[in-house]
Amino acid sequence: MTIAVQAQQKDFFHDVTELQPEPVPAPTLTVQLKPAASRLRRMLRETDELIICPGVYDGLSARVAMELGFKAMYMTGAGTTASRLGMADLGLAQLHDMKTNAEMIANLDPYGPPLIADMDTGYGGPLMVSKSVQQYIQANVAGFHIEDQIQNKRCGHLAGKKVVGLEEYEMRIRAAKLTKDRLNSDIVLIARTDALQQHGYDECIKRLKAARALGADVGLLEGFTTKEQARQAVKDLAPWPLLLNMVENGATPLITTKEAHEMGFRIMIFSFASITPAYLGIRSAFERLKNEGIVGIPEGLGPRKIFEVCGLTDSMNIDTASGGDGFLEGV
Ligand SMILES: C[C@](O)(C(=O)O)[C@H](CC(=O)O)C(=O)O
Repeated sequence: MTIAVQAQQKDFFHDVTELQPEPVPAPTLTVQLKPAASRLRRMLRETDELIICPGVYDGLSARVAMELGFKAMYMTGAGTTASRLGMADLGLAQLHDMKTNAEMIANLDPYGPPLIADMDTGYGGPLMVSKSVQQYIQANVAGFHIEDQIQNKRCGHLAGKKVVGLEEYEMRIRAAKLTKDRLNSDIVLIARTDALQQHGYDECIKRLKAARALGADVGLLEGFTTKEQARQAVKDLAPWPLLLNMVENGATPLITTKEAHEMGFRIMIFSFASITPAYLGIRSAFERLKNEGIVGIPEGLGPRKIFEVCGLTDSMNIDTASGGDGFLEGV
């Protein structure tokens, strides 16, 4: 018996039976796979909503975003560097750190909220950018941003940033675009510029227009210093979709999701939405442990609750449905 598999990849049907010399007899099993990248691309193309992405940095923070039903998530490089390396966002995380974290998060539920991930500078010249894009595609990442900071980069909301020249930036964007096209991937290419501090607003618009001309899907002007600038950038680049990075207490004044939507932004990331609350929560628990000899976790919040957030029921169901007897009596 032959089983024909129809896989819906990107927006088309690729019928692999076309490759067979003879018509394939029934039964036909149709597997519809809509990669996260295609779903994110569709949200951008077919709606005018603001795609709100809480910043996540590990499995648990991603699970919380999923528990609350966010439609997309953002993997922060700052948070990944802090949690995986215990270091500051100073260009210390490399492709392996970023890709490994993104792959785990993006596949907690491959059909869950698409993940946009930080790709910093692309981690080197055109070949490294190409390798990075290929690895993000293989990791089921739906979108990524790549920037024009020098390799010894730093967080976009710190002073003293330096950017590469326009030609080198264009080379990064070109390498990314060529790779996604060569791999026939819908991954959303977000061009970021950090040129505001060093060269001013007009240079940022020039760089983003150059990235757009090379086929970048979305623009990100990092570190707006006023709301007027943010509003103006949307107008200057319309109808190209723009992403807004809201780092509370960073360089940009506070902008709510409602305001960002009114301004016309299409994606909004909150890089520190989980790492700072995690720091506060962990610190206060540790302080209590140090001072009072007990952590003081609220009643009812046992290990099971955390495991449930992390897919306990799904795991038990898989085991039972497979004939396993490990969970017949629960846990
Ligand atoms: C968006 C960002 O790349 C991130 O890693 O989340 C950082 C956030 C930050 O460190 O403030 C950035 O803005 O550079």
